[in-house]
Amino acid sequence: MATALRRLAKCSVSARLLSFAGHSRGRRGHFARPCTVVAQRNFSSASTMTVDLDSSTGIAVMKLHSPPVNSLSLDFLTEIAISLEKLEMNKGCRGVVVTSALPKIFSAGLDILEMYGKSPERCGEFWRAVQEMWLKFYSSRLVTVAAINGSSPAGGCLLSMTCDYRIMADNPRYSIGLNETQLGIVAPFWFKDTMVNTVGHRTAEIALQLGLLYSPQDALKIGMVDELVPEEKLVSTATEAMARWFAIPDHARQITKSAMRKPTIDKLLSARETDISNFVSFITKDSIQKSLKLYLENLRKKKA
Ligand SMILES: CCCCC/C=C\CCCC/C=C/C(=O)SCCNC(=O)CCNC(=O)[C@H](O)C(C)(C)COP(=O)(O)OP(=O)(O)OC[C@H]1O[C@@H](n2cnc3c(N)ncnc32)[C@H](O)[C@@H]1OP(=O)(O)O
Repeated sequence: MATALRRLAKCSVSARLLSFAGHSRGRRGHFARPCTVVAQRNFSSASTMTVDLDSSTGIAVMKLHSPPVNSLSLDFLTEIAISLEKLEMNKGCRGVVVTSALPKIFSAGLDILEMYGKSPERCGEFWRAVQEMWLKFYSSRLVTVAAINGSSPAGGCLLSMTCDYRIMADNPRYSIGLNETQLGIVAPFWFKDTMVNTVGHRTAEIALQLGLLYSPQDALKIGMVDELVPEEKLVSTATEAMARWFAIPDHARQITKSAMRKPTIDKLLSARETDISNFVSFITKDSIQKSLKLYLENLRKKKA
């Protein structure tokens, strides 16, 4: 089932950019049920997320639920991308709030186990799914709001930065940022571009080289997030924020979004296969595998 869904995700790439001008057309290995849109509300895919669409407001809430830390595995990424695509295809949906159903963690980023000790073929398949998730979110016709209710390192931060607006829980225990260099790996150019588009070149340069993780207050200062609220108000604030975006005619907002983001998207689309082979040759190097092994061991030690 997961393989079939991945194939479906691949097939839909060409339709993606059409969605810009309003011509929109919608983990782990135990993929229990197919993701079927039933009427206009409360459709869930597998147990790794729920997607609730309120047909009276046009707002869907996508809650990520892949314990223990919402790390983005190949199957989870595929599921997220397909769920977004289903919302894109649903004319009753105008916006999506992305949040976590897990306590204290929005997403731990890419699943490190997908990058450690895997075959080059599998690494390539994984990286294509990372690209696909980014492409779908970054080019979405929908208003996308990240309600960041926990820590959000690396790929988790990337997911939130693909959204139009970010609201984070004001809890100093949470952190957010692209910390790849701390793992001895490198954020690829389109992670870097997304960061630059969000916080500006100079701040991105410092943040990326040092692999900085920011507290919510600091993330607000540099513009990585747009608003901080008490955690219990996160989703309600996100749906309220959506109203400001809905007040703008969809076609005008969508074309503007496309104008802002298309150069960054096109850059990846035109280098997609090279980017996959760069990733595979980089991640399978002995030295990088050693760094990842050490990082995983430290994560586990921290717990013991
Ligand atoms: C030059 C050409 C370049 C081309 C491209 C090349 C390179 C590729 C770039 C790749 C870009 C990578 C992006 C990423 O997203 S890498 C992942 C980065 N993520 C992290 O560093 C987060 C690590 N995790 C944490 O900091 C913490 O776990 C936490 C999220 C803050 C949560 O803390 P806590 O609640 O205390 O939970 P635990 O630390 O105890 O974790 C629970 C179990 O989950 C496992 N875990 C955590 N994060 C991950 C992860 N990202 N992937 C897989 N597994 C993860 C952790 O090991 C624990 O497992 P255990 O129960 O078995 O011990």
